[in-house]
Amino acid sequence: MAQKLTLISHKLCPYVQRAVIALTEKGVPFERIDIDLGNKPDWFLKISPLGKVPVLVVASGDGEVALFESNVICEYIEDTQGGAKLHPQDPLKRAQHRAWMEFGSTILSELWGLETTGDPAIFESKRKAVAAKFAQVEKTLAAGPFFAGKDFSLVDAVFAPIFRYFDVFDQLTDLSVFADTPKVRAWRDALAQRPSVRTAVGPDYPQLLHAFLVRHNAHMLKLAA
Ligand SMILES: N[C@@H](CCC(=O)N[C@@H](CS)C(=O)NCC(=O)O)C(=O)O
Repeated sequence: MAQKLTLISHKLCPYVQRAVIALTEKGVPFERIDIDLGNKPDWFLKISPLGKVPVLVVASGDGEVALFESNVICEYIEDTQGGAKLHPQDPLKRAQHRAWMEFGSTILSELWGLETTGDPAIFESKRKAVAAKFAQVEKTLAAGPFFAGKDFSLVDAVFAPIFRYFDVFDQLTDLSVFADTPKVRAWRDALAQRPSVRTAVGPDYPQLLHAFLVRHNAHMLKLAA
């Protein structure tokens, strides 16, 4: 049955971007609607249990279903859409990939407190926590260019926006979270070239992220607004 997919989005959200990458990798048509997270519309609050993006609205002859949680959305896209396979066939490898997708989200959760703190001690402890997580990733990486070798997967879709975020943030602060992880840096650089990643993150991302951080009083920024 024909389906229409609508992704409720915010331009800067790395969780949204992973879903955009999965859809783009598979060549799936979808509509992307950006909302203002500072002034969430009522229709959005009705369909998003946590009031968070992304939400994927799946419309078919049976009506509309709103899916939330970015990794669940990515899995649904993989399960239902054609195009490139974004998970390994082998169940054990697939389970490992899912674990690393979750790990990606734990890296993002370190952003709480890091983005806006004016306290150098908090900044440093969060910075160290992020660097330690990338050091864990470093240990799992093999030949590249992608997480599992030559095939792009959902782990790549999850990490590409994370790298982009920390890379831009790194240019604005003294973050240095990739200093001791050469394999992670090579992976990050390969992902940055990927057309789906460029589409999902957008060329104006550094400016938008900078403006966002300034608006949210990110005290540790090196550059003025
Ligand atoms: N676990 C969620 C996290 C999504 C999330 O934190 N989204 C942020 C934007 S990047 C959001 O919508 N924040 C709005 C709010 O919390 O009010 C997922 O993976 O989808």
